[in-house]
Amino acid sequence: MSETDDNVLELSGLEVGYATSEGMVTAVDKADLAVRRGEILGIAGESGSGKSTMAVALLRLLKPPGRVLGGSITFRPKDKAPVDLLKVQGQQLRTLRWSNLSYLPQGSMNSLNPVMRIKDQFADVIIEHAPARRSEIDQLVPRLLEQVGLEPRVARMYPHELSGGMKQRILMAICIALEPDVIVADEPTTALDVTIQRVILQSLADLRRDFGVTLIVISHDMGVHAQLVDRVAVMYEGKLVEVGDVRQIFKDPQHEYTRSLIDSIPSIGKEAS
Ligand SMILES: Nc1ncnc2c1ncn2[C@@H]1O[C@H](COP(=O)(O)OP(=O)(O)OP(=O)(O)O)[C@@H](O)[C@H]1O
Repeated sequence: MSETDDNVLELSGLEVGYATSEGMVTAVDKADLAVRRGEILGIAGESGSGKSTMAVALLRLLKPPGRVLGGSITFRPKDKAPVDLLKVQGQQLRTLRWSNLSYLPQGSMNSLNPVMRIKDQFADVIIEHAPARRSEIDQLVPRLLEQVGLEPRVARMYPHELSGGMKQRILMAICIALEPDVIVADEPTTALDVTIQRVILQSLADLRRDFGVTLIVISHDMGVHAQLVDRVAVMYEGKLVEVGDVRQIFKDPQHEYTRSLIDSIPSIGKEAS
C-alpha cells in the first residue's frame, strides 16, 4: 500500500469563493490537505476563516452564491474506486454522500423531525439509503443508541422530550447507521454546556475507536481540538496556515495566529501540553 492510499481524502489547491455585489470573495484559498484514514482531524480557526465553506465544498453541498473555483478533492471510499469529489454527479454523488460521507451540520440538533418518534427517524434514513439493512432496524436502533450512550427507551421518544446533548448524540448515531468512511461534524459541541460537551466529545472518540471511521471535526474552540483530535489544521482568512499533530502544535505553534488561538483558552491549552 502506498502512502497516499492511507489518505481517505486529499484536497489539492481547493479554491472556493462567493459571488457578491463587490465581486468574488475568496473563502477558501488554495487549500492543500490530506486526511488520513481513521484519524480525527480538527479544523480550527475563528468565525469567518472558511472552515464551514471548506467542509460543504468537500461534501458537495455548497450552494450559490458559493462556487468552487479550482482544485481537486480525491476521495478513496473503502469499497469503491477513488474519485474526484468535484467531478462526480447524479446518482453516484447521492450514493457517495449518503453511504460514504456523513455530515453533522452546525445546529443539526434542530433538524430532527418534531412529530416523529426517534426510532422512525432512524428507520427513514436506513430504508431510504441502506435498504438492505431494513430487516435489522429493530436490533440496530438500540445498538446504535447504546453506542452513543443512550438507553433503548429513547427510541420511543419524540425530540421535544430530549435535551440538546441527547439530540446531538442521536444525530451521531443516525450518521453511523450507514457506516460511512468519513463523518464531518461542524461545531458539534457549540451551544452545549461544558459537561455535555465532554460527553459528546467522548462519544465521537468512541465512534472512531469502534468503527474506525474518519472524523473531521470543525470547531473555533481549541479546547475541543485539545481534547479530541489527533491532528489539527488551522485556517486563517481562507488559508490553511498550519497542519500537524495536535500536541506538537499546542507545544510549539509555528504560526502567530495559531498561538493567539491557543492563548485565548489558556486553561485548556495547558491541559493538552
Ligand atoms: N453566502 C455567502 N455569501 C457571501 N459570503 C459568504 C457566504 N457564506 C460565507 N461567506 C464568507 O465566506 C467566508 C468564510 O465563511 P465560513 O462560514 O466558511 O467561515 P467559518 O470559519 O466556518 O465561520 P463560522 O464558524 O462562523 O461559520 C467569510 O468571509 C464569510 O463572510
